[in-house]
Amino acid sequence: MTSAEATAPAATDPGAAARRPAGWHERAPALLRDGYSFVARLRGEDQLRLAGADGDVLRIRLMGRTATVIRGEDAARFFYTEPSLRRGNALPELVVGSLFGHGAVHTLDGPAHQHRKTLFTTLTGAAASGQVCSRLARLWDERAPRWTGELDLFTETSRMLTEAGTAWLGLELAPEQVGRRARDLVAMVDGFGSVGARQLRARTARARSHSWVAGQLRRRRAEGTGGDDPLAVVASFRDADGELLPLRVAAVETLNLLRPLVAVSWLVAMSARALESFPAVRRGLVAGSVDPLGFAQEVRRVYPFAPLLAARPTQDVSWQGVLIPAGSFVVLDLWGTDHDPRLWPDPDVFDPGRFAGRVVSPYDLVPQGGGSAETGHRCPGEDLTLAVLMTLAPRLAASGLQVVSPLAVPLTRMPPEPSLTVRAGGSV
Ligand code: HEM
Repeated sequence: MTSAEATAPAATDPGAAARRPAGWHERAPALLRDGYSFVARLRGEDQLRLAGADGDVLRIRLMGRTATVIRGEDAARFFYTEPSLRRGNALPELVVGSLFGHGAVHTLDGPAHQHRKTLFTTLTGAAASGQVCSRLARLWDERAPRWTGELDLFTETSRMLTEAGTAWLGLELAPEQVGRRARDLVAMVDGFGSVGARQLRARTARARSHSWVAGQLRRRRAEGTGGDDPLAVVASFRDADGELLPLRVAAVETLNLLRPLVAVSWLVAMSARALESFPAVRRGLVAGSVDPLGFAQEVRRVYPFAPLLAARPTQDVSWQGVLIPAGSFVVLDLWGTDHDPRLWPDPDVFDPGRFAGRVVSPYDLVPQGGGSAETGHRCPGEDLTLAVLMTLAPRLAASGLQVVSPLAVPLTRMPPEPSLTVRAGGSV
């Protein structure tokens, strides 16, 4: 028996069920059912708490293994600095097959990850934010004034981000194709927390998007990879072994630039909800007394999107005196850390002002991961995400759009329902 199974009873032992610690059963179905409420509900089960007065360290069984669920700033520091933690074998196929794609940077470790990551950190700098946001602003300023009656803000935003994103990357996209490409990019994200129809839709959407992008990469390579746009950079990128990325992986990574950019539509829809729920914040954004950066940070912190991250240690490690066996899961509760009352007083209150004068640490605000984007797995698209939100927040605030859909976001759907009906023509 490996130490990873040390706390789990042997499956063939008929007396095992009786000796199982209370609460020791597979929790993956509960994760899919409870979504963002999953860890908070576990915290309510006293027998799962191993350390920390607030249930910061929980021990459960997940995907057939022992899993230690941790939250908070120190937990995030541990997750991103403990050298024996690996990602490659910790990601469920449900997420890799729909969201990231096989061979993606998310699934790499060590020098291979470090090298591949440079592709993303070099492509997502200030120039990318400038290019994407100036096109996005132009599209919004052309279209939003013409909106009448009810419309789906999420769908409109996902189309604009698809147009701005493909133009930035150098992907060709005919205007009549924008809607269907945007739908597929959204579907790939919408399936990650489902084992049913949404997961199937995500995989079909991935297959279609993959062939579209792979076709363009193939042409670029055949033409000699001229140009310096991101598509040319991905087409000619050589992995740590000095070889060109296999076409399949180049397509996966191109989609890992475009898909998450389009996913920012979820946060734009959340921004609209926040503005509708807090009219004083809306007025402040219009008047210039609410800082768009504080608003964008608070949207990322308060509203649910990425729930958890998982890694597996190659050797026994310990956290807050708790042994974490080699090969087991360490699960960082992103949602819980962003709502940890020790870091964020009144965590459920939407207050952009809480960021005024606050220096955000690499481990306290983690909606897109923690640590360093250059040397670790932290999201390389944070600045781009913030830039998009800061471009659209003042425009949304000034638009007079009224949210017709319910303002509350059910925490059980992962990710949240994408559509958001708004009515045009209101006054601020
Ligand atoms: C809605 C906005 C976004 C959210 C909530 C988000 C969230 C995340 C999270 C939680 C991670 C995992 C971090 C980790 O494993 O430690 C991640 C990784 C990643 N994100 Fe984002 N992201 C967003 C936008 C973007 C954008 C705009 C891009 C690029 C254009 C991007 C590209 C990536 C890539 C390539 C990774 C893998 C990094 C690695 O494994 O080293 N993301 N993101």
